Amino acid sequence: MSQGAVIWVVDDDETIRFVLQRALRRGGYQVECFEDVASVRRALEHARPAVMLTDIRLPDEDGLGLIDTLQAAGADIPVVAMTAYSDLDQTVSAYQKGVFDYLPKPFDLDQVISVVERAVAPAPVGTMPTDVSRKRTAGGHQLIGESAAMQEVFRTIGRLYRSDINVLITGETGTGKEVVARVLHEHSPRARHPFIALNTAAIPSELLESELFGHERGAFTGAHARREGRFEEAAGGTLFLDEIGDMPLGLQTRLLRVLAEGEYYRVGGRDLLSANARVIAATHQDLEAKVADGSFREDLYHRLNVIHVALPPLRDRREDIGLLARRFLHEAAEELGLEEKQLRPDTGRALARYDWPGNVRQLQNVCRQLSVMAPAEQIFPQDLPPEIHDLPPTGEAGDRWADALRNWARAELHAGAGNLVGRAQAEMERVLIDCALERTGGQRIKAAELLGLGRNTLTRKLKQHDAGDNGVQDSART
Ligand SMILES: Nc1ncnc2c1ncn2[C@@H]1O[C@H](COP(=O)(O)OP(=O)(O)OP(=O)(O)O)[C@@H](O)[C@H]1O
Repeated sequence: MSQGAVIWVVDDDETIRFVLQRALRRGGYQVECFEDVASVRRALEHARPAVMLTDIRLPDEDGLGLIDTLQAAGADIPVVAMTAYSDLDQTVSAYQKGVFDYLPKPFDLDQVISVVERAVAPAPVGTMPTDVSRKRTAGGHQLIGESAAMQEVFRTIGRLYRSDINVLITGETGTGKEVVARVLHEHSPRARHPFIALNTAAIPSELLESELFGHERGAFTGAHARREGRFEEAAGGTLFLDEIGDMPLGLQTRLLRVLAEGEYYRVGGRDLLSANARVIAATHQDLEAKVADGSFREDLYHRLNVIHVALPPLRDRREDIGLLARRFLHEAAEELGLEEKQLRPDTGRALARYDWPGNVRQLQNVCRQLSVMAPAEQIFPQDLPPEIHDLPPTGEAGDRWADALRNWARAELHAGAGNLVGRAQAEMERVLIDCALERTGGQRIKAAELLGLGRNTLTRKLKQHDAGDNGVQDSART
């Protein structure tokens, strides 16, 4: 029944309004656009949309304030919030304020349409608990990042804040799996209960069962007293099973049964205990491959993998490196009671070039070391550990880029192609412009600033590229 529904789009950026309006109209919706909160308030006096899409930062007020306005007017209208960059707290608080969904910019238009489709469809009975506690949890675990991947993680955490669902977190060592699990717990209805972590790989397999489920006195040699297992300790809270890929098959079967039945016995015990812990599991291994080779139970995999959070390695989200480094330098200074060290721009660039095999943990350790060891208030590249500092100099754009260009040029020349400079320049501009627009969520003025171009120049170049594209497609078709 979505066709023809009226969608209101509230954004102060004309490009975003234009793009959304066009996409939603193509999707069969009627669209009205607004630039600020005041004009939405006036319109609400005589009309109501089916769904409202609003930017959070608007010139006159916070877009999320519209949720209260709608509620005060007795209008139960789903609000989809959009914002360029946000931190975890902002994302979670948007969900807590009652947004229907949250779209970090830049979004792709298919994603927008699918969110609007869901918002327009009537909610299935029982999916939205009404007795939601809106209190913020006193968590304190920091999770930061401005990369698209981290924005997506914030969004998942925000969406799950009132849920009990099992989550599987994957990523290389040090990418933040445990901290994500803790933050999920802190932003869940179980936040006031314990978060218990168990590293499956760190415990000898013969002890794992009793570690998980506890044992009675005399259950095995050495069991001198009854002991609670981690499941019991985590009652009401969250049980974090780290390195789940290392769990022996026999124990996987037992865990699966406990999760399915919600009940279990301690080792050697007769009292039936209820397994009231939400399970969040993590692994750096490829569990699907382990399922395929028979070393991980497929049914357990599906039970744990209800929601999947994939944390990319730090080298695939280099835009987070500076932000994380500054945060870690700040924390180290506070912890150690030292003056906060500052990263010089060239040092920041050296950090961003390095591949960080130990991911965020390694960066955190390096920042701690620098806080103590760097001699001056500013951190110079030569203060960095040699493996980071001694990377071959690359210039700002990086060697890999130059290598790729070299290969391209050789291949073109080999194929007898001409106009290399013109074509390479056009391609380079297109890539740079695309990246800048992606970064600014489509906002041309900001993108022009980032590119070091005038606004009108950017508009002209966009037109040229569009014309170029069409030309290519047209000639391909004919
Ligand atoms: N996005 C982030 N923001 C802030 N701190 C982070 C972030 N990601 C990781 N950290 C910090 O980096 C360190 C390593 O993270 P964590 O222990 O969660 O990694 P992990 O993936 O569980 O590692 P392992 O696989 O080795 O257990 C922690 O001190 C954590 O607080």
